[in-house]
Amino acid sequence: MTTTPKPSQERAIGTVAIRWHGSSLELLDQRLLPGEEHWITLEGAAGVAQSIRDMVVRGAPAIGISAAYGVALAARHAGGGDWKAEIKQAIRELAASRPTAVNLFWALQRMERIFHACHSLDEAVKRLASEARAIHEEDLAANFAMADHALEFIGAEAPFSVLTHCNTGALATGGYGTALGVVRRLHEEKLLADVYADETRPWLQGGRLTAWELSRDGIPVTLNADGAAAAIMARKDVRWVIVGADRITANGDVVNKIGTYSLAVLARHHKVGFMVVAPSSTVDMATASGADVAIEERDGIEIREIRGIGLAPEGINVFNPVFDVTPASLIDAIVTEKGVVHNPNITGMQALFG
Ligand SMILES: CSC[C@@H](O)[C@@H](O)C(=O)COP(=O)(O)O
Repeated sequence: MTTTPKPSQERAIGTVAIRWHGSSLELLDQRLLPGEEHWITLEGAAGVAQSIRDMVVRGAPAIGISAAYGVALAARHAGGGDWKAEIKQAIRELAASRPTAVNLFWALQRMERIFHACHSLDEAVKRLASEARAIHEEDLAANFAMADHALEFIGAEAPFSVLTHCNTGALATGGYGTALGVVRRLHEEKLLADVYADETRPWLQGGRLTAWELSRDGIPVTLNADGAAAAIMARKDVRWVIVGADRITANGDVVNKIGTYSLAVLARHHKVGFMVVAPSSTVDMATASGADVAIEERDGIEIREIRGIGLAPEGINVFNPVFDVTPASLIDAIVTEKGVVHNPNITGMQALFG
C-alpha cells in the first residue's frame, strides 16, 4: 500500500517534556509520572547534567536536546570573565552525565563546533541557543519522516497489533516519538489494533510513561509484564515489535533498553517482524559493533526497591545493566529519517550513513 505523508501541522505530537524559555529550560520530571506532572526549571548546565543523570529527562533524543540547551544556558549565564572556560566545563559536565545514548555526544559535538566558531560571548549566547533550538526542531521533523518511511515499509492493508518496549514517545524525543511515532502514524491511518507495552523493569518506562502517553492521546494500549512478551507473540495478532535505540553501530547492532535483545530473539522464533526506529543522530558509524559500546550499569537499588518499598532481601547482590545489544542479524529493519536499512549489516549501514 502506498500512503501519502501527512502534513506535520495535522499531526498531534503528544506530551513533550522539554520547554525552552531563552534563559531557562523546563523539564517535565519523568520520575514522578504518571502520578504527578511536575516541571523543573533549570538555569545552568550543572542542573541539566544532574537531571539527565537522575532521569528527570530520559530517552536518547531528549537527552541530546536537553544537553544542547544546557550548553546554551551555560553561555547565557556565563560570568563574563573566562566565558570560554565556563562553556568548555559545561560541555565536559554534560558529557559525563550518561554513557550510552550517542545522541548526547552527537548534540554536544554540534554545540562545540558552534562554540569554537564564536568570537564573543554575545555571539555565543545567540548562536548556541539557536543551534539547540535547531537540534530540537530537527528531531521532531525526523520523527515525522521516520513514521512515514516505516508505514511505507510495513505496507499494511488492515489493522494489526504491535509490541513495544521502554518509552520512545514524545516524552523521549522532541515530540511525536520514534517507535511510538510509528504507532501514532498507524493510529492516524486506522491501521493500529493495539499496542502491547512491556512495563520495562526496573524503571518502568513502559508502565509509567508509554501507557500514560498513549492513553492520554486516545491511542489503544495494553500494558503487560515483560515476561508476558513470548505469550503475547504466541497468542495475539502482533505483527511487529517496534522499538527505539540509544546507539546503532556501524555493523547495524542496536543498543537499547535492557530487554530489547530478548524481544528480538522471541520475535525471530515467532516469525514476528523486528523494527528499530531511530534518528540518524543515534547512528554511530565510528563504533564498529555493539560489543564496543559502554553499557550503563545503574545502582542495584533500582531493582531492590520501588519508591522505598523493598522487593528483595536488603543488600542482595544485583546486576543492573540498563541497556543491551541486539545483534544486527535479528533485526528486520532500521528506520531513520534518511531511509530504511533492510536486514542491516555493515554494507547497508554504509550505503545510508557512510
Ligand atoms: C526514543 S527513545 C529510544 C531509547 O532511548 C529508549 O528506548 C531507551 O532505551 C531509553 O532509556 P532510558 O534509560 O529511559 O533513557
